[in-house]
Amino acid sequence: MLNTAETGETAAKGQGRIGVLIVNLGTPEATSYWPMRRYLKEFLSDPRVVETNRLLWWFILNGVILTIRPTRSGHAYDKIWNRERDESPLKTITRAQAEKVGHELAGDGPLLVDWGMRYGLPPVGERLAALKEAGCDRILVFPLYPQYSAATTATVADKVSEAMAKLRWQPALRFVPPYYSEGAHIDALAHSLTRHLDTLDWTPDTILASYHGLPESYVAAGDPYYDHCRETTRLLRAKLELPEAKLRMVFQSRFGKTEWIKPYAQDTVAALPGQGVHNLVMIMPGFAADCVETLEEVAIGLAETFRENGGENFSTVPCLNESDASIAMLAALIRKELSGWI
Ligand SMILES: C=CC1=C(C)c2cc3[nH]c(cc4nc(cc5[nH]c(cc1n2)c(C)c5CCC(=O)O)C(CCC(=O)O)=C4C)c(C)c3C=C
Ligand SMILES: [Fe+2]
Ligand SMILES: [Fe+2]
Repeated sequence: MLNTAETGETAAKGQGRIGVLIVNLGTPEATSYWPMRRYLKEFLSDPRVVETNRLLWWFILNGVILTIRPTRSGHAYDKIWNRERDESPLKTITRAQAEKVGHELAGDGPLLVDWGMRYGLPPVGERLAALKEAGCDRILVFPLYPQYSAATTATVADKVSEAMAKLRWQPALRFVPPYYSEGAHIDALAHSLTRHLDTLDWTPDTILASYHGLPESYVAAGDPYYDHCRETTRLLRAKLELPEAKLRMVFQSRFGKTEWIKPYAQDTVAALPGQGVHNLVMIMPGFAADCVETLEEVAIGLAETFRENGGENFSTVPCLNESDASIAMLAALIRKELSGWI
């Protein structure tokens, strides 16, 4: 509402609420060539994601990657697509997380919980403007990445800043820091792993904690991601009182031809049966929600790799998703970061 002398109304009317914006990576709108291409183009054009020379990358991306990858990735998404809602599981789960966290925090104050995607829909900028429009003059942005990486966490802040640049009246902003080592996070992971093991009629010889990979050069340049993953694994191991050999860290989803952080999940899973591991459980503590990388690459792809190489039993622990433990953890992290605001 505009501030006019005639009515005496102030622009501040209807403000005073607090917004929470949960942000995950993003996802294509459909699995066919063009929607896949649009999504991959936005994602892979981000200089934080691919830190190659811009001109060289433009030719590789537009000449090669966006010709081949949309169809290949589309097949992967097809295997895990949520046909009921006609959307990717990451979108379904992120929406459910925001809705449940909203219910959980309903009694805490004048809060509005919304969600957006860094790439694709719903766009972060649109949701941020919608929260402001709904009266939120303070907004807490929650990048849903437990471990920090410039390729993920930092890109959320970049996008938020871009959106803020378009607002005349900006809200005050806060960001939830990386939560990989938070007690509630480790407890939720340990709880979901233990509960999952209880559902199996076999015992794993080894458990692999698998994280999305990152080029080695990003870590060499100062990205704390590798250390955050290692610390998550160490804390989880300590919580479960497991020896190092029983809970090992690996990195999945390698993209491109450069060296990525190791050990590679693919190589480890292929080698394990030869080393006497015939019963394998995998947990993905770097993903707050199940997505193509956990459901297709690991639960389908690596299960095949394991069996082809002589493995017998293979199972993946679902990501924390919208489980009660996950919602309680997210709500607790939000309450902590809203201190002084509520
Ligand atoms: C959880 C942390 C993630 C990091 C770190 C990360 C780095 C990273 N990713 C790519 C390339 C791709 N990632 C893709 C999918 C994808 N990545 C993450 C998370 C991280 N990525 C998630 C949650 C997803 C799934 C999205 C979904 O819709 O389900 C894809 C698209 C799928 C595919 O074609 O394989 C690409 C491409 C790079 C290059 C990178 C680090 C520099
Ligand atoms: Fe990725
Ligand atoms: Fe992948």
